[in-house]
Amino acid sequence: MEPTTLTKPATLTLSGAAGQIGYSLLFRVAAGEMFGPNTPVRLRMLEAPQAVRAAAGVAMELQDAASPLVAGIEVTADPRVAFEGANHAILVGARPRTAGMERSDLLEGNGAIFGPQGEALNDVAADDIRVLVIGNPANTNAMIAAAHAPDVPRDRFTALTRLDHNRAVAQLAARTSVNVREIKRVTIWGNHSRTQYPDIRHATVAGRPALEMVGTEWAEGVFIETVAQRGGAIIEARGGSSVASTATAIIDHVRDRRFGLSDPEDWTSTALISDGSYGVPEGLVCSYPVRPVDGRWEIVQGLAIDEFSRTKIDASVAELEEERAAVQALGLI
Ligand SMILES: NC(=O)c1ccc[n+]([C@@H]2O[C@H](COP(=O)([O-])OP(=O)(O)OC[C@H]3O[C@@H](n4cnc5c(N)ncnc54)[C@H](O)[C@@H]3O)[C@@H](O)[C@H]2O)c1
Ligand SMILES: O=C(O)C[C@H](O)C(=O)O
Repeated sequence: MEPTTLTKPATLTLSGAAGQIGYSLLFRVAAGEMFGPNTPVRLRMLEAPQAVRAAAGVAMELQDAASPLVAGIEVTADPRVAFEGANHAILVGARPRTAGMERSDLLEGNGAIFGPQGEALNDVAADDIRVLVIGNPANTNAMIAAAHAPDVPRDRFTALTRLDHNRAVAQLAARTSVNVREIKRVTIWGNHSRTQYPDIRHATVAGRPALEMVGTEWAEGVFIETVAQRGGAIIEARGGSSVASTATAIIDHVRDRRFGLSDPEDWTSTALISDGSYGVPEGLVCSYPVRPVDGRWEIVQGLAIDEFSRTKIDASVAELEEERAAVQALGLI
């Protein structure tokens, strides 16, 4: 066998590294699932001060996994240390919503996390930094981080809607009794929230138009509700939010951006900073149909948007605008 040639190590900073998603994600990154078998990774584990000890415990376990691809593990509560020279920032740690909490308190709590993290990214991350926000409200947290990182190109900021995308693909595959690989061109539009619009108007199932196969009643009713409320259904069923499927979606997002889609005619979904495409106001972090092009996400242009889709997209965008107005009013952006 040819000896393996390793590439330059990637530096990945994960915030919320002692949390549940972190625990599920880190070992898969260490095993090469995100960057492939030839790219070593330096893991920077960023945590809140009170969870640094727990993160150090996870770091001990990572060491014990003895992965040949791990080129270093560091634990810190200081974003400036964590993001120094980082190529990838995966921002999971966020202020959770607790019972009786006002929306402004939630946004303020998240502003206190994502504002300083954005500043640190701006000042110390590598020139090719890519930021993926998972911590909720993910779209608006990404907007806050981006607002505090004016020197980082706008297209480097994304918020995860790949989990919603994967959920939509799986629901359509189950409904039509095909393998998920037969499902193409599903889109998640808007916010990673219950207002999102999972859209199969352009989707195909084994090459046939999906809408013809499943009918508009299901596509506009049960399908949208099931996908948009899946996060809540999982919280109810397992007593905690999605963890392993979120880690899978994070890996899918980063891997596809780096290595391309398995079918280049297909697309996927991610939330990114709107350039005004499809009538979404500029600057909102909105989920779109996207393809990876030269290591960046490009919005798929030119799709016909019918009246039903327009109404659904506009409703989710209205929620994003409300969130933007709220963080503006709080002086967070
Ligand atoms: N976008 C999505 O598709 C999606 C899916 C699932 C979960 N989520 C969100 O992901 C977030 C985390 O989920 P989890 O299950 O891992 O939660 P968790 O509570 O198990 O872990 C969160 C971790 O973040 C840490 N943290 C808090 N403030 C921090 C800060 N300032 N810097 C660094 N770390 C900090 C906490 O100490 C904790 O260890 C939640 O906001 C959840 O709603 C998003
Ligand atoms: O953490 C949540 O509130 C739900 C999560 O965003 C999900 O989509 O599963």
